Amino acid sequence: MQVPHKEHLYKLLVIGDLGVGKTSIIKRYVHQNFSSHYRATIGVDFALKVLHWDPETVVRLQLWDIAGQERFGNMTRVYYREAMGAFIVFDVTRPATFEAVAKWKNDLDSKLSLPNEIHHHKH
Ligand SMILES: Nc1nc2c(ncn2[C@@H]2O[C@H](COP(=O)(O)OP(=O)(O)OP(=O)(O)O)[C@@H](O)[C@H]2O)c(=O)[nH]1
Repeated sequence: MQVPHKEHLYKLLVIGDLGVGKTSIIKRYVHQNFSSHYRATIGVDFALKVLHWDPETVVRLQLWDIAGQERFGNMTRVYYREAMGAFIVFDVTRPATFEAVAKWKNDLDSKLSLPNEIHHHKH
């Protein structure tokens, strides 16, 4: 097998209201399992998904699972720094969590670092 020689690291945020299933989506994607037991995320959790994109390329997705209760916290600005993208999650059984998606998007737009700041970051 050829040794991968191209590596890409992307920081992705997973945000949305409290208890919508952010941690569960990440757990399913990264560890292929699901738990019905709810434990609120405190602050932020991290998960790494490694994708063998093609024989010579490895993509590492650094998933930042940000606690729903952090929405109005000042810490989110720090968490959002240098993110390449974000998933805004809502719960289809709770309309209010869907209505909150716009607020999360506004929060992102107001706090994301400028593209040229991302550009200068060395991995
Ligand atoms: N029925 C059902 N339950 C789900 C689903 N996704 C998550 N849950 C449950 O919903 C609860 C909350 O899920 P989490 O993944 O912890 O939600 P979260 O958005 O990470 O919560 P915070 O980090 O506290 O904001 C847990 O008890 C999960 O087991 C789903 O698709 N269907």
